[in-house]
Formats: sequence, structure tokens, C-alpha cells
Amino acid sequence: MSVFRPGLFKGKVALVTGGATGIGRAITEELLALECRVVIASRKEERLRNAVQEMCPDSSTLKARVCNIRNETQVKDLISFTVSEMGKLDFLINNGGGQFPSGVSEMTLKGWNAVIDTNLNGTFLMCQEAHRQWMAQHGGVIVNIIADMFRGFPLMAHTGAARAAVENLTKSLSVEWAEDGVRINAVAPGSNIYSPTAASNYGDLKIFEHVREGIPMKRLGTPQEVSSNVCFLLSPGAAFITGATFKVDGGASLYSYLNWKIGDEHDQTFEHGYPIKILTHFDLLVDIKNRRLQDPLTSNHSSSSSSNHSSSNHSSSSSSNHSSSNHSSSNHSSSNHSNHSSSNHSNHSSSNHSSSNSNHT
Ligand SMILES: CCCCC/C=C/C(=O)SCCNC(=O)CCNC(=O)[C@H](O)C(C)(C)COP(=O)(O)OP(=O)(O)OC[C@H]1O[C@@H](n2cnc3c(N)ncnc32)[C@H](O)[C@@H]1OP(=O)(O)O
Ligand SMILES: NC(=O)C1=CN([C@@H]2O[C@H](COP(=O)(O)OP(=O)(O)OC[C@H]3O[C@@H](n4cnc5c(N)ncnc54)[C@H](OP(=O)(O)O)[C@@H]3O)[C@@H](O)[C@H]2O)C=CC1
Repeated sequence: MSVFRPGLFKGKVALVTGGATGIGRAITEELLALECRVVIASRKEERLRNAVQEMCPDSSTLKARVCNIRNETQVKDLISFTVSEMGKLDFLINNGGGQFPSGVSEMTLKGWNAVIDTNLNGTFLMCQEAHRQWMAQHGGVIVNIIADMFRGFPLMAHTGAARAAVENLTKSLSVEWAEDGVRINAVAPGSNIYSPTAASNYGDLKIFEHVREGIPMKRLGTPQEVSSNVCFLLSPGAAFITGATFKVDGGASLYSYLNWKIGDEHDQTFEHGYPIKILTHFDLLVDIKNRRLQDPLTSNHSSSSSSNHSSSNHSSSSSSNHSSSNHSSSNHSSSNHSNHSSSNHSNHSSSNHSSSNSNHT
């Protein structure tokens, strides 16, 4: 199903990274419905194979290729596969990507690099190779899927940095490649586009339910609603649009309902590098140790965390503010910060904590 006219993309060829799941799959389905021929690419072969079988087993219309966009050799191979097997490359949709939730203090360099490499370097390589092998000579349209990082992205700082960089790369390329007949734009889904694969990345299929309150439209978005924006940008209807970013988020990026809760005594909190168990703008807690997001209503820490962070409670004592961290409220009610050594943050020396103690009491 598509809101666009049947046959809109007849004769066109698109390459969609991450095209087997979620948003990428919705884009692929809509492109196929509009008679585009498509290549989908991602890391997991079985996923790709199943998606092809389910969407369109006709191999002249839909093909799949394994490619990790972090790997330059595989990216070169993917573009040359597309051009040789499909004869051309009109549309590139850089959708494949992702991240894991983590505070910066807890992140390893390897984890940071993995996310930057995937979302920034992967997009750079895909754009560069599509241009070198086809679009420099023939023109084309590129859409980069980014994220809602416009006010920063607490607990997803790596992806926030990468996506902001991709937005800027999009602007640069829109000028560099305009004379080649290449248009390039970005689409920023809100952190609220549900699909089972997106949710399973966070270990909880219901994780997206928690963000509903932060969306002015009071509902989650669908992968199809991102897809129709992508198809618009690929279409002649967007012929004079390049270097732009379109948000598909139900207004969430404009609505500050929770964002990042900071206790009244935040200077003390951050001076001593306190653990980051803080209510996020997803209204979720990040369980750093177990590498997953958790629901404040069901977690062990829930009652102390959520109540201490409610705005009406900010006048409470510093120790209760700090119970929003990775620690139980009983740890804090004793104001004994050496209890922090039981946390993930063993790098916080007891001397740090004892000095913070004086500040916090
Ligand atoms: C309501 C919340 C919604 C928020 C909004 C949603 C936004 C979305 O984007 S939804 C789509 C989500 N889908 C994905 O993220 C899928 C793709 N993501 C990934 O594959 C990973 O997240 C990746 C980008 C990190 C790549 O993973 P992988 O190839 O497995 O990476 P490495 O094996 O190279 O791992 C390197 C390094 O990264 C750190 N790390 C990886 N996962 C985690 C984690 N879950 N928690 C903490 N750290 C993680 C870690 O340091 C890894 O090294 P090792 O420790 O040696 O494994
Ligand atoms: N859902 C949401 O609310 C939001 C999503 N986004 C972004 O939208 C895009 C699509 O996400 P969504 O559909 O929701 O979630 P999914 O997890 O379903 O999609 C992520 C896709 O990216 C592919 N992928 C990940 N890493 C690589 C890689 N290194 N090389 C090639 N392919 C890769 C995955 O396939 P495979 O595992 O086979 O490699 C998968 O198909 C992502 O970039 C995501 O970060 C941004 C903001 C919000």
C-alpha cells in the first residue's frame, strides 16, 4: 500500500540497507508496490533470505546481498553487485544502523567506535561508493535515515554524535554533488517508531510503549509513516529539495515533557561523576550492568527512582536525589556513599565518595 500513484518508480532501481526489517522493510515494500526494483542489504543472511521470500520471490525485482556497511570491501562489492545485477542505481536509502543505550562514562571505546563506525562511517562509505560507481555519471537520489538527536541524545550519545554528523554530511554532499544531478536528504524518525526488531534490540518488546507520553500526537509512529516520507523525497515531488532534514516523530522532538531529569543539586552530582542512573527522556532507566533499558515502574529501583525524579520532589535532600542512581534508596538514606562501590562504577574511589559525602549531606 502506498499513498503515491501506482507505477511511480517504474524503471527505477533502489538500494536499501537494513531493508529486511522494520523501517527498511517498510521502505522496500512501498518501493516494490510502486514498481521499483530493489536490492536489500544487511549483515544477517537468513534475515535477508526470509525477507525476500516474504516480500517478492521474483529475483529480477528484489535481490539481497550480505553487507556490513562498516566494511569498505563489502560496501564496494554491494554497489558493484547492484549496478551489475540491476543495471543501474537510482536511489540509495542509508537506513541500516543502530546503537545500544549507555551513559558515556560506562561506554568502552570499542562500543563508541562500533556505533560511530556503523552509523557515520557506514553511511559515508555507502554514499561515496554509490557516487563513485554510478551517481557521479548518472545522478540519483540519496536518503539518509538519522535520529532525533536535535537536543542531544542522553544515554545514546554515540549515535547522537554520529547522526548529527550524518546530517551535516548530507548538507555537504547536497552541494558537492548537485552538479552531478544528485539530491540527498535526511529523514529523522522520532525515538518512537515501533517494529518488533527495533524493540528487540533493547531486550523488551514493550519498550516503545513508554515513550508514548512524550509524543504530542499521543501514539507511536509506524515504519510505513517513515517510508512514505522517504518515497516522497525520492519522487519528482521533491525535485527541488536537497540537503534538508525531515522529522517523522509526531512532534516529539519539539515537546519537552521529560527529557533529562537533573536534581536540584546537580553541580554536586556531576562534580563527582556520580553514576548515571537517571530518568531518561524515554521515561526509562538504563540498567548499565545488564545492558538493557528497564521500565522504572517494574524495576527494583523503580519507586525510589521515579518518585525522586518527579519535579515536585526536587526540593528533597541531595541524598534522595541521588537515589536516582544505580543504587537502592536504602544505600542513600544512610548517606553512606561508600555504598557506591557495589555499583558498576568501581572506578569511583572511596575517597571521592567520602569527599562527595560532605557535599551531599
Ligand atoms: C524506546 C527506546 C527507543 C530508542 C530509539 C530507537 C532507536 C533505534 O535506532 S531502533 C533500531 C535499533 N536497532 C539496532 O540498533 C540494530 C543494530 N545495532 C547493532 O547492531 C548494535 O547496537 C551495534 C551498532 C553496537 C553493533 O553491534 P555489533 O556489531 O554486535 O558490535 P560489536 O560486536 O562490534 O560490539 C562492539 C562493542 O560495542 C559495545 N556494545 C555492543 N552492544 C552493547 C550493548 N548492548 N550494551 C553495551 N555495550 C554494547 C561493546 O563494547 C562491544 O564490545 P564487546 O564488549 O567486546 O562485545
Ligand atoms: N525505530 C525507531 O524508533 C528509530 C530508528 N532509527 C533508525 O532507523 C534505522 C532503522 O531502524 P529500525 O527499522 O527501527 O530497527 P531495526 O533494528 O529493525 O533495523 C536496523 C537494520 O539495520 C541493519 N544493520 C545494522 N547494522 C548494520 C550494519 N553494520 N551493516 C548493514 N546493516 C546493518 C540491521 O540488519 P542486520 O542485523 O541484518 O545487519 C537491521 O535490518 C536505523 O538506522 C535506526 O537506528 C532512528 C531513530 C528511531
